[in-house]
Amino acid sequence: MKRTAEEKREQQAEGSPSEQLLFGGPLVYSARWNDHRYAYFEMSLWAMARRLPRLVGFTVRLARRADRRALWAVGIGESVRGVSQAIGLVAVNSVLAAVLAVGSIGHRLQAAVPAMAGVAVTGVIGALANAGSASGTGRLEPKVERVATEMYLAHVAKVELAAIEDAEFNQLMDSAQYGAQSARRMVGACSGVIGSLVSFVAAAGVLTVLHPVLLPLLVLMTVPRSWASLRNSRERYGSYLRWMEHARAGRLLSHDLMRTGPAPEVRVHGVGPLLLHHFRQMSEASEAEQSRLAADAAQVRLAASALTGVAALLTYGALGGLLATGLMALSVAGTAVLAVRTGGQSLSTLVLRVNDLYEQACYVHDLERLFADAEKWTVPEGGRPVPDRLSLIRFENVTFSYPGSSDSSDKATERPALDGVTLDIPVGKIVALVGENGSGKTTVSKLLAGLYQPTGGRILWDGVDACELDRARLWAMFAMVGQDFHRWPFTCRMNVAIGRPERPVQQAALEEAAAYAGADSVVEELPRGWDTLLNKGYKGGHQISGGQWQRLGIARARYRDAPVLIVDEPTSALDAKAEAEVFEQIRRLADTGQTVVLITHRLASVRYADLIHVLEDGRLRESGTFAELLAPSSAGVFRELYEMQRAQFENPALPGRRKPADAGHGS
Ligand SMILES: Nc1ncnc2c1ncn2[C@@H]1O[C@H](COP(=O)(O)OP(=O)(O)OP(=O)(O)O)[C@@H](O)[C@H]1O
Repeated sequence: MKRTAEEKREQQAEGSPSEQLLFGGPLVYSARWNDHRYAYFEMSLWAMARRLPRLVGFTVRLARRADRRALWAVGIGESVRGVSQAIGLVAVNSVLAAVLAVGSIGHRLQAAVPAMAGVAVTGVIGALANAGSASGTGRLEPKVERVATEMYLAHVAKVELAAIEDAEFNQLMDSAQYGAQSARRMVGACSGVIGSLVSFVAAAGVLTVLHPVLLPLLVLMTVPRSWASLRNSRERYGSYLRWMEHARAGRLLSHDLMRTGPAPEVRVHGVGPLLLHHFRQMSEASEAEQSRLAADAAQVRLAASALTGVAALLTYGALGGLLATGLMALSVAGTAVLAVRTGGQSLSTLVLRVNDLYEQACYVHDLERLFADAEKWTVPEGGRPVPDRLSLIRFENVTFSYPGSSDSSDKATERPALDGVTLDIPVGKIVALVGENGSGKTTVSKLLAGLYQPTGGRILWDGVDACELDRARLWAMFAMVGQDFHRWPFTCRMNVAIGRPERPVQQAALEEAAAYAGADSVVEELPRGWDTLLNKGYKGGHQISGGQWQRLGIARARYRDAPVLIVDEPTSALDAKAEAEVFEQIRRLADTGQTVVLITHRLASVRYADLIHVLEDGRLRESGTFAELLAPSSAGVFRELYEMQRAQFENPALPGRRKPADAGHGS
């Protein structure tokens, strides 16, 4: 079977050494090429021509939403411009007929005056219409881009967390980003299409009246160029799709060189030259693709120019023939030449504009696809209310695998993150989740908070399956301080107040939350107090330590003041004194009736928990109070882990000389 050019190219793309080393393989689309090949072949000229009206409709709807009056201005302006051009052409014909008629020059000029006035008036009207359309387009374009971007962001903000972690959805988000800019460009392209279409129809009408053979010849002249530019656009878009992942990775390298986070390591470990080297290597790979595209496009354009030359020869030959045989008068031939030129120009502009539309429509299509896919991933609205006077949340035989985990090639090592977990979270109590790294503690907390849905089993809220509950109301029940809670690049005040984004900032509540988390001293030390910008890269931006951030994170969760507080390693970056204070505060929360789900590796800190669940490899190993799990009769995991931690404090290494083996290669 004959291989397509795409398949050959795919096989050639083994990936640069940089891709192999940094990303584990080629980033040019290959693994998922089959999905995209369909999309690519769908882009045949015919398929695209069929899709074009829908995409134009999509852009017009965006434009109507953005600025209805400007849209009308563009539509009317372009139509008037085209019509005035047509009338102008007819008037030119009349001028030529009058001037080339028999009679004295004075008489002939006099007879041509009304037509000349017509040419002038249509010229002025055309210019005014053009100005109106240009100003409308100028107003419309940024608004369309803003509306499209807003819709894009609104759709993305509504999807499940699983979608944000899904590789396919991520690629779609990436490519659809350009859709908003393309929708903006489509406005200009659409107005250009209307204008050139109207003026082409006008010129074509005049030509058909002059002689029916001229119109097909004019069309013939523009066919090769149309084909060439549409084909080149299609190639460009195909290449863009294939290289998107590669370009994204290249941007990642350059961003890591600029961001403040990796900056110390970039310098001390000398990572800069390494990143630069790989950035160059990856850029060279994409430059090679750009050169291939350019060479290919040049060849196609050359062939198109040759064919256009042949068609022009045919057109003017036919015109000469008509003149020579006396089938066409000289004045008519003059208008015909003008009409061929005007019509040819309009048709070329039309083709260019349609081509623009076509190319931009490819990206707008991605935006449309994102809207459709986002709808499928959207967090459902509505559902049952959270039960009043809740007393128990129960995980019943819950199994969970992270989305995309089943793509793993190593099926043998694949295991669900949670496997048949049954545990209780009594409301108003402190429940601790403990276990080794990767045992599933954070996963339990994320399922509890409704960020993911179980793959098997149920989470029951006083007997009601959580998947039937209204997710917005369920989320309102939680405050979370995750291990990787977000450090918002805003002021200190906003970093805490963002815990309750729906209500106006309440300073007294902020102060209380800060005092609770021990963050009041952090705020006091900041140069502008609550108003200090916590974003080092900006003017007045300030950097605080990891432990200080952690206190702000806890303050944020406190400020949220929700019935269930989930704290995942809340004290990992805190000093010993602050750690003791935070655990004491958490303990006191239980007295106020708040439910606390505490995830920690500091086993001594869970002594005040009402219930401790011990997880291992995604399974629940044991549950009980601190005393129960440490009872001499218990030979469980908790007791074992606790003994190990205790031993570290009871048998600390004595200060003194290190053993020779530890002392390195020194003298
Ligand atoms: N977003 C994710 N996508 C895919 N797999 C994940 C994701 N988050 C965690 N996992 C996997 O799920 C398993 C359980 O992870 P989890 O974060 O729940 O463990 P943990 O007990 O909280 O660990 P730690 O003590 O290190 O925080 C691990 O094998 C981990 O690799």
